[in-house]
Amino acid sequence: MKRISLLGATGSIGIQTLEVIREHPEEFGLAAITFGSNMEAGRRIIREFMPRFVSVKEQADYEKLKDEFSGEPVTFSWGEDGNIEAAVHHEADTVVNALLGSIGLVPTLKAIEAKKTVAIANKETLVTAGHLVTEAAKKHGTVLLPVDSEHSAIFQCLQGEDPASVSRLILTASGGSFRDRSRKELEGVTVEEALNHPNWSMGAKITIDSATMMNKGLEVIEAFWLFGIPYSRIDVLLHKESIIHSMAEFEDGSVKAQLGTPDMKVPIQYALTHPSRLPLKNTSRLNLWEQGKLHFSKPDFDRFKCLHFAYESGKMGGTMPAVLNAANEEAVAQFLAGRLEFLEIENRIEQALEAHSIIQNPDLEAIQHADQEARALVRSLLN
Ligand SMILES: NC(=O)C1=CN([C@@H]2O[C@H](COP(=O)(O)OP(=O)(O)OC[C@H]3O[C@@H](n4cnc5c(N)ncnc54)[C@H](OP(=O)(O)O)[C@@H]3O)[C@@H](O)[C@H]2O)C=CC1
Ligand SMILES: CC(=O)[C@@H](O)[C@H](O)COP(=O)(O)O
Ligand SMILES: [Mn+2]
Repeated sequence: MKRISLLGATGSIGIQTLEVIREHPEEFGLAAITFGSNMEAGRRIIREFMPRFVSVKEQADYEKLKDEFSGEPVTFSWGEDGNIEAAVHHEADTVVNALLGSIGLVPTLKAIEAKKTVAIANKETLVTAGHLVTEAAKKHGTVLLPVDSEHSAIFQCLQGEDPASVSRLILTASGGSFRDRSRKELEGVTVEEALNHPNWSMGAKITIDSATMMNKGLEVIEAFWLFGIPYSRIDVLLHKESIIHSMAEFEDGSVKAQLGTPDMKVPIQYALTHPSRLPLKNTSRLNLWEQGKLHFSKPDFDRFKCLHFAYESGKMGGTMPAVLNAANEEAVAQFLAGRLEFLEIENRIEQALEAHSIIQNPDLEAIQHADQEARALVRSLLN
């Protein structure tokens, strides 16, 4: 049985990971969880799975849970340290990182050092410090498995292939909630409209990232680190049905694609069962007769400026992707709080990138400093 530590258990990926665990009780057990402030969902998970370790964001919530579950065989913790404790928990062999944002970086590094297999949904970690994460995984012989649907698709396409024979990666993109609108029509769009993703039901932040196409930009950088392919050979293809989850082209011209209906339980489960597969109930099956047509087009980098910023930041390397990510996290949080216009998100990111003096080959401290500085700048612009 695989014993799982699930960071971010109450979120979109967290909940779907629990569905996978629930479906295969003989294969998977839940050793530890962390979550932020959704206490109702957290309590339900504790009652159902009784994990040995639970950590929450705030100390006050930790005190409450400790009292409520006294007498149960559960240890509680809180804050950043709690995420780290869960990541290295001795009863877990696999860590699913479903945290949101660059707060996932240090727990990921600690899990790798503790030689846990890491199933990573938390793309901001790879964008912020892909070099530290991949170097650590190499050094400690730790397996890093993609959960993000595009990266899982490519990973599945690469099974049994020589990595040196890959000539191109093609990441598909839905185009998000505003894909049919011109830039002019983006003026004054509401949070509610932006949260209306055409194909996927996801957490709020990634849904906004999808609407700006920063999600795809982050995924380009994520692919660079996971698969070691240069940016000049990572393409983005608009595909509004989200049925082809991504593709890999090989040196002989063959292209392999992974397809399926949009359901994150599939890549989550694959990360937990790789290299095998298990049945998965309650997923709708792809019916291409009914589907009839699939659509493809080229993204316009002037329309989707965030995608352009991501490619440029990725190519510059060093601390630039950390700044891109942190400025984006901050600006999206402001948009979600109703404090920033949708089109201002990309302006804030551009300002943060322009203000930053890049540091090459940064250590963790330099990364964290760049992250904090970018956040502070975006906050100050609001004032
Ligand atoms: N959702 C999806 O379909 C996909 C998501 N991803 C990536 O997966 C990651 C998670 O996304 P998603 O599930 O949508 O996000 P959500 O916002 O739905 O979930 C985030 C999770 O992190 C928890 N959390 C937030 N802050 C803390 C903290 N300080 N300590 C502990 N837990 C914390 C939240 O807790 P709480 O809610 O209790 O506050 C919640 O459980 C992101 O990096 C995203 O880009 C990738 C592909 C698809
Ligand atoms: C499910 C998943 O992996 C998301 O990252 C998804 O890809 C978002 O859709 P977009 O293609 O609109 O960014
Ligand atoms: Mn994705």
